[in-house]
Amino acid sequence: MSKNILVVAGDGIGPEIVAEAIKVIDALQAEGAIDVQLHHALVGGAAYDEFGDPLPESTLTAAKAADAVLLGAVGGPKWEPLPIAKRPEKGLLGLRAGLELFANLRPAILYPQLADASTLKPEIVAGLDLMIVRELTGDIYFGQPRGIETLPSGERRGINTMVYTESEVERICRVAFEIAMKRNKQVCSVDKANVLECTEMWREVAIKTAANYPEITLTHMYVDNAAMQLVRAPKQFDVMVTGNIFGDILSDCASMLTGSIGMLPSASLGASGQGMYEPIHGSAPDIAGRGIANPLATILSVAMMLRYSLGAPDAAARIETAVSAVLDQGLRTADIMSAGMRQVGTVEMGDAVVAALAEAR
Ligand SMILES: NC(=O)C1=CN([C@@H]2O[C@H](COP(=O)(O)OP(=O)(O)OC[C@H]3O[C@@H](n4cnc5c(N)ncnc54)[C@H](O)[C@@H]3O)[C@@H](O)[C@H]2O)C=CC1
Ligand SMILES: CC(C)CC(=O)C(=O)O
Ligand SMILES: [Mg+2]
Repeated sequence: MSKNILVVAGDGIGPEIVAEAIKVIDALQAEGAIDVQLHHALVGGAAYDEFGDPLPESTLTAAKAADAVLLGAVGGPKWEPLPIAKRPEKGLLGLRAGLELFANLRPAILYPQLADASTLKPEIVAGLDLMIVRELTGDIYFGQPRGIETLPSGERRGINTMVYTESEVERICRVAFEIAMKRNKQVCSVDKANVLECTEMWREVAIKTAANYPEITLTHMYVDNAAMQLVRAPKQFDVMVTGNIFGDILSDCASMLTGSIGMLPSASLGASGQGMYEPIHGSAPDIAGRGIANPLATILSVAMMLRYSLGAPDAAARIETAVSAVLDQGLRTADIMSAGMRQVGTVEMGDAVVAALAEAR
């Protein structure tokens, strides 16, 4: 039966990279490898401009009805003067929360062809295959109280609150442990339990939950050390599990080990099989409209969508093989360019992946 994909391209480079991902979907559809119907909706700045709301009710309703959502990125300087409640990013957070997508999987895998593009020495990063499991619907991004208030003195005070319940921590730890069971059975829980009570509890719950997974080796690390260890010796990690803000920051950091933030896909999952799939990067206003953005993170997000939400693991593997093939051909967008390679733009990279798909059977 045909599956419904809601496409929300967003802002900045969002529409450019999503267009290339759609080409890949269309190519698989044309040869009968998948059976999907694409629908489109607005989110972020584009939705604000049209409806005065970064997450119109119609978009959330369409997202809830879809089997999967493919998202580009949201935000940009145009909307920065707006209060946070109306900003494009609020639309994205609303979509994640509205769909109850609490588990954000961010694999940081180094394609061997990109060893030169990594910020680390080849011997430190060769074979890197790390899974960051980031909690996505809690933490300081959602916690109350929040806001900016004026004190009696006239001085303003800004407030955000880190909040987790035990059940929120337990369910994300379970996701991490289940993933680790299919990998090397090592989970590092990242927190700041030396100074933040919220994460002191996180650590306690992680330990308690791990008792259900006797084969898992659970370790703990403070987030500042984790950031340092990621760029010192990233292969010590198999699965990292952490809260929303730490995972946001650590995954941007990890992306550079693979050559570029333009290489990292993500899957956001909830209790149902439905998911949202997006590159980990933002709308890259500095390069938007120039045709140079790397579409591979978005194309690899389609592979995650086929694997996790659409029950098409063979087609997913073909996309990953096709991406590897274009890298073998020496094609590079500007962000992953290195000596001796051929620089291509967004569209040429997408076309090359589509061409390589035919061979990747
Ligand atoms: N998931 C989302 O929709 C996200 C949205 N944002 C929003 O995006 C806007 C820009 O945020 P920034 O902090 O600049 O982060 P960003 O991730 O958009 O860009 C950071 C740097 O990485 C580069 N970059 C990002 N994606 C790339 C790609 N596919 N190919 C080549 N280079 C790429 C950009 O050119 C820029 O130099 C802001 O409005 C921010 O709130 C930021 C992160 C995630
Ligand atoms: C709106 C932001 C929290 C998006 C972001 O930076 C991310 O999810 O990585
Ligand atoms: Mg981020």
